[in-house]
Amino acid sequence: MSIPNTSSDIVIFGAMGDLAQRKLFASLYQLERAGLLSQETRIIGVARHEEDTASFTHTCEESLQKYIKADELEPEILARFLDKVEYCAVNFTETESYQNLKAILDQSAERARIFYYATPASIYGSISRNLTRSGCTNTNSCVVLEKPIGHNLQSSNEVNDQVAEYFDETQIYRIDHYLGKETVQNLIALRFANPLFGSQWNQSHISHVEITVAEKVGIEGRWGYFDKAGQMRDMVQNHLLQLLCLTAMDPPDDLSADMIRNEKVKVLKALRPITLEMCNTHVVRGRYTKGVLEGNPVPGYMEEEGANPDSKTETFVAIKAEINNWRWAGVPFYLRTGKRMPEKLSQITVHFKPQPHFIFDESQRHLAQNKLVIRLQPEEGISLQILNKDHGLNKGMRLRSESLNLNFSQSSEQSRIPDAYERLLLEVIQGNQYLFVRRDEVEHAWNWCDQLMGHWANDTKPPQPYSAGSWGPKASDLMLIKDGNSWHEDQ
Ligand SMILES: NC(=O)C1=CN([C@@H]2O[C@H](COP(=O)(O)OP(=O)(O)OC[C@H]3O[C@@H](n4cnc5c(N)ncnc54)[C@H](OP(=O)(O)O)[C@@H]3O)[C@@H](O)[C@H]2O)C=CC1
Ligand SMILES: O=C1O[C@H](COP(=O)(O)O)[C@@H](O)[C@H](O)[C@H]1O
Repeated sequence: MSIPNTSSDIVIFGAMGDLAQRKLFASLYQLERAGLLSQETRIIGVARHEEDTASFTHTCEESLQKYIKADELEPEILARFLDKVEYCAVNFTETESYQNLKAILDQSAERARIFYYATPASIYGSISRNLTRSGCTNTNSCVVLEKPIGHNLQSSNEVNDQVAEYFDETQIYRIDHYLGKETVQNLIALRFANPLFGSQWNQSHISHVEITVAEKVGIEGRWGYFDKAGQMRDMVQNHLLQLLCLTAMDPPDDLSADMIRNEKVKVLKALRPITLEMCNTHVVRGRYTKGVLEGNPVPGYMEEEGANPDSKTETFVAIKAEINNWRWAGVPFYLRTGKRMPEKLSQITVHFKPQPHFIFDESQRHLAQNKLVIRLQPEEGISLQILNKDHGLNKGMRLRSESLNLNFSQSSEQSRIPDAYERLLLEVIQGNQYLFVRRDEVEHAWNWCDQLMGHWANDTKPPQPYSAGSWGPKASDLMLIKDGNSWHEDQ
């Protein structure tokens, strides 16, 4: 990939925060290392603490030492990268406080300006207003918004409206970091570059689809944030629905941002709303209790630091989603995500329908299905389960289920798979919006989730318990068993 010929000023609001220090500076360093930041690029960290560039740069260096692998931290590149970093103290909610930032930006008046809001969404509107009023924006400015935008459709609309007063949709990059994962982008290549899959990707050939995003981590000291969100807002509203869209969407006319986003919106609009009655059959809401993970005892959600005894927040969700369109009529999409599960695993499993007429030994009929497993993380890759003849003179025509495996880190010339934020920052610098979420996508996703969460709000029962270190409540398995299916790792 060539070095972008445009230089930008990348301004990071909330530069001392966790996201900035753990992900954003590390990703920008990797872009520098890959030769993808132009020489003139400046990275301006903005936070409210009075501090000078030297001590801020020192903080960034310490974070890089913590979050970048030692063999990737090359002294010459590090020095070149830190040379690009500056610091400016601003109180985000006061217009007058932006004058120093304006003075820095005015040193390169024509340059593209990227304003990255690594702050709570409640102040996105205020930052947008103050940037504009203080004259910090130019005609080549854009903003990057972190998730979650709002708590529901209404609050998300409020934030989006506030930002839209100052920036139009083509200037707004809404992050869903799952879209930056190489393996998630590979879904587009896999589906639309391979005629083999392109022709089979519909209800005539696919019986059901599973999307699992399992996390080993618990709340990690974030009880205050997480208890207001829950797994539905934290993971389903954004990451899982984006994965569903990329798996289910029709082929876009081309790879432009709007063509892809139009197709994703169609899927979101076609999602069957979850009614109150369907909550018993189509949804499982869980919360982890104490358990054992990798041999170590871990506390339950309600024993975590800061826990509120009245909490009804879920840490696990499984949903049988249905898409009301020609392509997917009658094909369940089982979504599942939870904290404190036995392993970190994100994968999509596509189950193909059996042959219409089975000519082999009846006892082997249960084997006779193809399954495509798309592993998003870890061990990124694809495996296709197929049936072979069991070799040997005494085996007759016995079938044997085997996998064709493609492991991305072994098959690619570059064994290092870039972090999602590296890809996303690069796309912002290059002005490509296809990996970012358009406003109507956010709205349709909230609309579907709000309806379901509305039923939960009126439910006095707590979520169903599951032991930390397990795959969620038993009800999640039963939901599939009733349909004659089971989660991939049970098979
Ligand atoms: N951390 C992560 O892994 C992820 C974070 N996000 C999102 O990214 C955003 C940032 O998250 P995170 O870094 O974890 O949060 P942090 O709380 O760690 O950082 C937020 C930063 O914003 C600053 N800030 C807040 N209000 C003001 C203000 N009025 N004036 C000046 N500075 C202000 C804080 O400054 P101070 O230190 O002075 O309070 C802090 O440095 C959030 O929207 C979050 O939802 C999304 C996905 C993952
Ligand atoms: O957005 C979020 O994602 C992480 C999981 O991301 P991953 O890239 O590690 O799979 C999740 O832990 C966090 O709660 C959520 O806010």
